[in-house]
Amino acid sequence: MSDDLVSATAGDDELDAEASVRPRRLAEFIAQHRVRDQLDLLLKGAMGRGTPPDHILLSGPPGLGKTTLANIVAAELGTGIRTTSGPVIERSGDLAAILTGLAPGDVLFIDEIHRIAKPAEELLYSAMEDFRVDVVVGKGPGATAIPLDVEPFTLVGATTRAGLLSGPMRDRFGFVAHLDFYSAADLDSLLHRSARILGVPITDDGAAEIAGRSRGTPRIANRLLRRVRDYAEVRADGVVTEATARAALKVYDVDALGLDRLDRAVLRALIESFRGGPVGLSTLAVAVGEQSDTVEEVCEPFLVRAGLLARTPRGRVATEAGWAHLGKTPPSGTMQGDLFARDA
Ligand SMILES: Nc1ncnc2c1ncn2[C@@H]1O[C@H](COP(=O)(O)OP(=O)(O)OP(=O)(O)O)[C@@H](O)[C@H]1O
Repeated sequence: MSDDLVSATAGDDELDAEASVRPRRLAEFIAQHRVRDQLDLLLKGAMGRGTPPDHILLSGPPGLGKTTLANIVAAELGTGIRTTSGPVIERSGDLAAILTGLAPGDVLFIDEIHRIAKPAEELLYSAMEDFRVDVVVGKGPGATAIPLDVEPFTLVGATTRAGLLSGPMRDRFGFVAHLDFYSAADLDSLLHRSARILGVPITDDGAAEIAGRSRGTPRIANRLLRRVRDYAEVRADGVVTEATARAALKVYDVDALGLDRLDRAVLRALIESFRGGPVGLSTLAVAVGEQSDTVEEVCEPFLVRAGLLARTPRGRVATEAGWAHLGKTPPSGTMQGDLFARDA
C-alpha cells in the first residue's frame, strides 16, 4: 500500500491523532446526509423494538468514514463493539471464537469483509441468519459438528470492493449503504470542525484551499490539515491561511487538484509510456512499481472522478483532461486523439 501523504490509507502514527477528530455520534458525522438519515431510522427503529438492528454493509473508497460509522452505530445503540478484518480471519475457528465471545447486542465490525476466507464466510452466514454456528471438530469420517449459540448481534461489514462480495453474503445484509466522495463544501465544514478540535486557527480561504486538494476524502483532509499546521507553526505565524496551505502543500508535493506523487505517476505512465492507453491495470501498476490493488482502490477512483482517467473494456485510458493536467495534448493516432478529434 502506498504510504504517500494523501493516500487514504491510515498510517499507524497518525491513528491516535485521527481518533481525536473522529466523530463519535451520528449528529457529528459531516455530510453523507442520505446514509445518515437512513441509519438514524434503522437504529431508532431497532432501539424502539429492543432488538439489534439488521446487519449493515458499508461500501466505498478508503477514508470516507466506514470505520467511523461502525463505531457510531455501537455508540448510538449503547453497545460494545468488536473490531476485526477479513484478511486476519483465516480459519473458521478464529471467527467462531470471536462470535461466541460477543455480548448480547454487540456490534461486530469486519473491515475489508470481501477478503474473508471462504470457510469463515460460510460460518458467518449461519451466525448472521440464525445466531448459531456449527464448529466442526476433527477431520474425515470422525468429524463432528458442535452447534454453538451466538448472542444476537449486529454485523457491520465494510468493503472497498462491494463487487467482490458473494451474492449470499450481500443478501444477508438488511441495510447496504454506499459512501461517496465528499464535496469541497463538506470538506470545508469538516476542516473547520477538525481545526477547532485540534486548536488550530484557520481562515475560510485556508480551509477552502485544503478542501479543494483533499480528493473528496475526510482522512486526507485531516491529514493535510496537520501538515499545513506544521508549516504554519514552523515557518509562519501559526494560522492556517490560503498562502500557508499553498506553500505547505507544495512542500508535500500535493498539486492543485490534490493529486499526489503516485496519482501523477499513474497518469504520467499512462500518457508517456502507453500513449494514453488503453492499457491493462496490472501493466500500469507494474509501470509505477505499485500493486494493482493500490492503483485500483486508492488512485483510480479519484482519477476517474476527477475526469482524468477512464476505464474502458479495453483498459485504462487517459482523458483529454488527463493529458491537459500534465500540460500535454493527445497526439492523433491514439485512441484519445481520435476520439477527441471526432468530438470536436
Ligand atoms: N463524515 C465525517 N465527518 C467527520 N470526520 C470524518 C467523517 N468521515 C470520516 N471522517 C474522518 O476521517 C477519518 C477516516 O475515516 P475512517 O477511518 O472511518 O474511514 P474508512 O472509510 O473506514 O477508511 P478505511 O476503509 O481505510 O478504514 C476518521 O478518522 C475521521 O476523523
